[in-house]
Amino acid sequence: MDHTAVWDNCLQTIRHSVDPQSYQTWFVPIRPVALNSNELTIQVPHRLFYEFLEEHYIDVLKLSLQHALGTAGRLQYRIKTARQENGQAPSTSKTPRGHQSPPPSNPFVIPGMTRPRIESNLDGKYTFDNFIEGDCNSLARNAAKAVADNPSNTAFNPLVIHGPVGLGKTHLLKAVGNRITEKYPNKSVLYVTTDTFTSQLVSSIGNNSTNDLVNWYQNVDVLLVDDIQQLINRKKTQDVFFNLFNVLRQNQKAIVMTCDRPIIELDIEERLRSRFQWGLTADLSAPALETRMAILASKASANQVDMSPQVMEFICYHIQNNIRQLEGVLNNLVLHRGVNNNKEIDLELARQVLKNFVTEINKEITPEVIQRTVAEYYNLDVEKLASATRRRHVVLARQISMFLVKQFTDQSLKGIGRLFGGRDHATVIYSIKTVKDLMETNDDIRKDLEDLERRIRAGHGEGSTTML
Ligand SMILES: Nc1ncnc2c1ncn2[C@@H]1O[C@H](COP(=O)(O)OP(=O)(O)OP(=O)(O)O)[C@@H](O)[C@H]1O
Repeated sequence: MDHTAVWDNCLQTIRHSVDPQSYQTWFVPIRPVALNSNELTIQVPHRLFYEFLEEHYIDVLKLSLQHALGTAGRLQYRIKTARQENGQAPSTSKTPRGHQSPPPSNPFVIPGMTRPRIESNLDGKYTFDNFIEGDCNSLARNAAKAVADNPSNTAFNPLVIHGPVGLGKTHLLKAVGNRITEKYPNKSVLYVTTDTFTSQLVSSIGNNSTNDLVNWYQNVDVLLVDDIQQLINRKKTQDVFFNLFNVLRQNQKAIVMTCDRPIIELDIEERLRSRFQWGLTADLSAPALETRMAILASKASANQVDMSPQVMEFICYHIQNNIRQLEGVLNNLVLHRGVNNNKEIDLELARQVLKNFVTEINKEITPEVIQRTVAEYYNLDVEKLASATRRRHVVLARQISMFLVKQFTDQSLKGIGRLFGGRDHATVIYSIKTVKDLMETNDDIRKDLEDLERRIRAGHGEGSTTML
């Protein structure tokens, strides 16, 4: 077997062990490059990529290698060099930075001219300190911090942070800028939205000063561009941005951008899209309940608002996908509290405010509520619970869900079987018994069940009680 066949073999194991999105993000970009007896060398796009694999997927990698090469199998990483990223011939030996030929000088900068002062458009509000880290954002946060700590020598250029609405893209982008202005006061940092850039371009075209605009932008050391999805259908903005991007990058100026979708789905000119992929693309996904609670707690404390953990859990249970909404709920609570003579923020008030944010507030504990809570707890798609898969952690989550549905609702055994992909009532009885046995013998499972029961009750707005 050669390196490609071995890696293909590994991928087969990996594909069955991780979810499709993680597979796409973390394993598809890897290239096998060599096989030396039992040692497989794989090439990863960045150092951070390698660190992330080591932190999150080391067990999966080990297992896949064992399947492919036996227990003596070993893995070596190689990190893709900038030359390879630029489509040039790969170099196997590492060239120290100082030995590389200097970047071409900027043809637009006139020697001896003083650099104009650039206002950053930042207000110091968004920082790394007030950005709460969780699994959902740790790659993006760490990459952003790495750029902020060393903007002139970053391996991630550009860094693109993408993700759905209200999950902290702008916060991180501005945190990069704020940290750089604090740490490197001589660097000129500019935060701009793509819309603003387009407006500036349109007016520069109107008064024949597009060159001046582009020249001015070239004085920036760190360019932070928000919402690059707004480049779509703006051909002229794409052209000008393409040139600016190339000059800045050639001159080792850091570029950080945000986007509401993965770059691969960004409908812009191919030459621009491929350049955006030269650096690191890091995504933000919806935070888990614990992270949402930590964010809410931090925002509440910044606003000097007191809230019991029970109220916080109730709010975070209902607001799942958008931190801006979580802030909206908090602001509304503060407002209501003021109107009601500083009344305590209790579940009733939270319920009243939440009605303006979500269409459905749990009034009763339904099987769907239980399935959703268990799926989120074990980080699974809820559909998996009713699927045919026999993967161990899914089977356990399914059995626990069945147990909890029996516990909290008046569903019959047959009804429960139907809710979980048409399983028969003997399977339901077996599942419930398995969970009962595990609760007696396995402390972790017992704790999981206590957590889950508390979450289900909190989502419903009840106080927490301990099971059994
Ligand atoms: N992990 C976090 N820790 C603390 N605050 C957060 C976190 N994630 C998001 N926020 C807060 O949520 C709010 C919305 O974040 P932000 O504006 O950065 O979202 P966005 O992803 O840029 O959204 P949009 O796509 O709408 O522009 C901000 O006030 C931000 O401070």
